[in-house]
Amino acid sequence: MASSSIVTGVKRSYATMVASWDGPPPEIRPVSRAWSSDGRDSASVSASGTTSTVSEDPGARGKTTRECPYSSRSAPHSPSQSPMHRATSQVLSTFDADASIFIVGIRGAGKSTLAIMASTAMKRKIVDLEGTFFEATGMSSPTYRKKYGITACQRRQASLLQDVLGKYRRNAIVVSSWMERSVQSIFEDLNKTNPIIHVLRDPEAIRNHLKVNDNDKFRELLNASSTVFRKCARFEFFNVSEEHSRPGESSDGHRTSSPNGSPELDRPAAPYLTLKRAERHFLKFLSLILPPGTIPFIESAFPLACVRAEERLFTYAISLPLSSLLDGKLDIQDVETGADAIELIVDDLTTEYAECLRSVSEIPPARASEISRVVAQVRRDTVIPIFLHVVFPRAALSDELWRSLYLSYISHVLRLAPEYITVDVRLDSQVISDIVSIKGTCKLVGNLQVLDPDAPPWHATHWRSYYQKAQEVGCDIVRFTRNANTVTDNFDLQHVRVMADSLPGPKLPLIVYNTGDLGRMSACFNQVLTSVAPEGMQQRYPITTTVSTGVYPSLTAMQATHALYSAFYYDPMRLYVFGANVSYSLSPAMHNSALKALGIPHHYQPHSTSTISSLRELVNDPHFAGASVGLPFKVEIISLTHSLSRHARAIGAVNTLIPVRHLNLDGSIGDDALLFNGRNRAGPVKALYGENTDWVGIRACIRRGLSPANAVRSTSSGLVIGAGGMARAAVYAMLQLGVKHILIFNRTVSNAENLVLHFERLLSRDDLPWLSVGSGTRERTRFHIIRSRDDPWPESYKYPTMIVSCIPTHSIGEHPAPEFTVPPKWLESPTGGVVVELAYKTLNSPLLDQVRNQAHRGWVTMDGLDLLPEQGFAQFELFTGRRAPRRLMRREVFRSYPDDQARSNFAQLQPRLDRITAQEP
Ligand SMILES: O=C1C[C@@](O)(C(=O)O)C[C@@H](O)[C@@H]1O
Repeated sequence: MASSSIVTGVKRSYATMVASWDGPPPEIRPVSRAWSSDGRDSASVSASGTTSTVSEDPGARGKTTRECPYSSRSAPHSPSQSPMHRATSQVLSTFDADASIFIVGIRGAGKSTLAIMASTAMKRKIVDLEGTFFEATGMSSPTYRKKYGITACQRRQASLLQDVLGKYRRNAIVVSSWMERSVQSIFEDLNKTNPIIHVLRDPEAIRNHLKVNDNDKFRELLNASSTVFRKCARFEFFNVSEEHSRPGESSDGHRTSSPNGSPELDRPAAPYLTLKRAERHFLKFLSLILPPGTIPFIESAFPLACVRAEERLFTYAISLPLSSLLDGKLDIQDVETGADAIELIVDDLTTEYAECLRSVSEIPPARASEISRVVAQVRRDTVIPIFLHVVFPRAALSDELWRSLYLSYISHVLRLAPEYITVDVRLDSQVISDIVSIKGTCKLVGNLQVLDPDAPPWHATHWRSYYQKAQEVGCDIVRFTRNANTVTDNFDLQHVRVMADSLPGPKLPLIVYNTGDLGRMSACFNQVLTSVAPEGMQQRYPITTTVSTGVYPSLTAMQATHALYSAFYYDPMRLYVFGANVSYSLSPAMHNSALKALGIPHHYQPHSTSTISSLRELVNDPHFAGASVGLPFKVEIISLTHSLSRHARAIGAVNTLIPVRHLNLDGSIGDDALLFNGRNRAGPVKALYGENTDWVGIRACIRRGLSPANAVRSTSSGLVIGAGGMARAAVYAMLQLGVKHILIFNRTVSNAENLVLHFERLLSRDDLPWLSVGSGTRERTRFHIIRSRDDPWPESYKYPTMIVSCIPTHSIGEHPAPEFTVPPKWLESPTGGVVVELAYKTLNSPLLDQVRNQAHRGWVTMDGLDLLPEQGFAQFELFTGRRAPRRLMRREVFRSYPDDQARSNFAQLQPRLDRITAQEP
């Protein structure tokens, strides 16, 4: 690799650098003046929690142009190690799966609630340090401090913490609000082996908890505590406060029943749902910092999510400047259509905000907290990966202080466990390697964005050198962008692709395109994680840096997708819902609206038929892109498939057919990535692949309706009504939730027996460990068939907290609607539960009516309008290789649902839609 041509402290103008584009890449080393020589932050905290603040080195940056709200609380400039060096000297890149998790932070941040969530999910003991202190001394630590003095109190705390560490370094969740120095140094050491998470919360919630009235004092306290806890903790989790509901409103401020609300369409909001969102957010965070598989239930069931965005073709990152999200008003689910990642552009160092930073050398604590909040709000609302891009300030090419500020931002955002993060490849190799060593599962994108009109041409060897450098230092992905000066720049970048292909060493996914309006052509054909503007929302970008400067994208995902079809890269295709009577199906409306929103010109239509043989004529069409399979063909259709997913095989039923156009050399069907990357192109179909997404939808509905009181335990029971293909999917969904006691009720008992036999056989095999969550535990899965409604409830089973009814609710041909309700004793669970009825032709079925009347006892209903989109998301992703626009598909199902007079009921259904805030992982 080329050696450094810029040494620390030597100023070199950008113009002189670009004049030598064909030389070796300049390397830039950081010099941090943020920490003192002992590696400590010099903002110190007194026992009362106030900071002794620091002064700025006025000579370092010249004049301060305006007052910055943060400057008086920043750290002084004192030459020392780089932030990265300091961070890496503390930690390992991974932890043992059983390492105890330490949750630290100011009182009132919600640590104990988060600890309960983690302990329930991970089956771990909670150890509260303050509780331990009380047990040992008979008083709280503040009382002890008053009585025996600060030093004695600190000594006692440190020795208690050492005792706790002696016992609970593994398999526990430890909670602490202690900020004292003696404790800090123990935590700093602990960072090497255990995840320590600093929990923050919005200031108002903390102020209410602490009851502090003095504004300045409170701000000082917050900044001081963040500074201390950031020193102790490697990670940071912002615990987003959920808004409190007023009577008549759901947690998100919507009315809980519509003006003319009919109970069967609307349903009251369950108060615990907001807590569940917080729980999912925290568990998701934990899953990103712990070894894979440590958090049960968080692994995605969506086939697309199993293939990372950089391994698929034509993936997009919706770019949002952090500044546009600070007000917390943007609903991410409104802008995520077409996105495979959310790129948060931290542009502090390049906008007018940078003025504020002239007087500091590291990220101001309050700004760091704001960034943590924004990232948390995005993560709470979407499951799409977060891609954090700190814009590299041009000044950092020649100014050490800007570099250390940039690195301080990088160091902070790494704490938030983003899925992707960029780092400028012009930095010193050692610095980038240091980042690599602490990034954990985060993918590091070696970034080089050149906006200057004199940027090196794509054939310059410069790009090659930086690509090689990214390979050598351990980046996972490379991103090169430069403004287009002419249209031909769009073609010239092929040089970079050819160069990257020809080099030895790891083949890094390459993001390369021209920016600015003239560069849109190459952006359309960039294959991986192209940055795109949110649809109709370019006005969110700061006006001063207009669209064509290239900092922000000037292309939307929909425009890029249109381009692929207009240029004949992809072909318009045909999709179907295939069943005995699918004329009433809402799937066409749901899928077509999603296709349109993404700019995909495919068409999805119903195909009612009495026999599966008519499928052949659909498959013989070179434009066949797949089919949803409805009743009654879900089992029979397997005979026409060539390969099944592991889920479809275990369930023994298929509801999704995918054409395979490319086989492996040995005639077998390729892996997921190959399947996805073969979408959207016409041609002869060589094989059919069968998947089952019904179970994904059923699992989502159960999870959504299940209160924390009914969280699945080893004694929880689930009841399935029916024994057909859908009932099998329901049993499978329960197994995937960890339910160990499953009861079946079906009119024809022999069919129930066959179903049980099928699953018992599968569970007895030891080569299918994924079949049941927690299958490694001693608890064996038990099945029970209820032969008659009049039978007493079996003694060794608890009353069910989840019931899934898979029988039709309307007449089919000669057969009248079954008018099914459950015997009241089946609803005896003291904590209520959730009933999912899969049909959606009628929403006022006798069973749903019966259960709605039990709402006061904790019973929640879910119906086919909940299920259809949940099973459709995975289907859409399999058909198109693109992420399903979830909210839009749900809305279309509600919008298209006809009432008895075939009119839309959307106004009445809207509140139900608004209340669905969480996304399945
Ligand atoms: O069972 C159903 C319903 C459905 O067939 C429909 O008619 O919309 C679509 C299928 O994907 C799903 O499994």
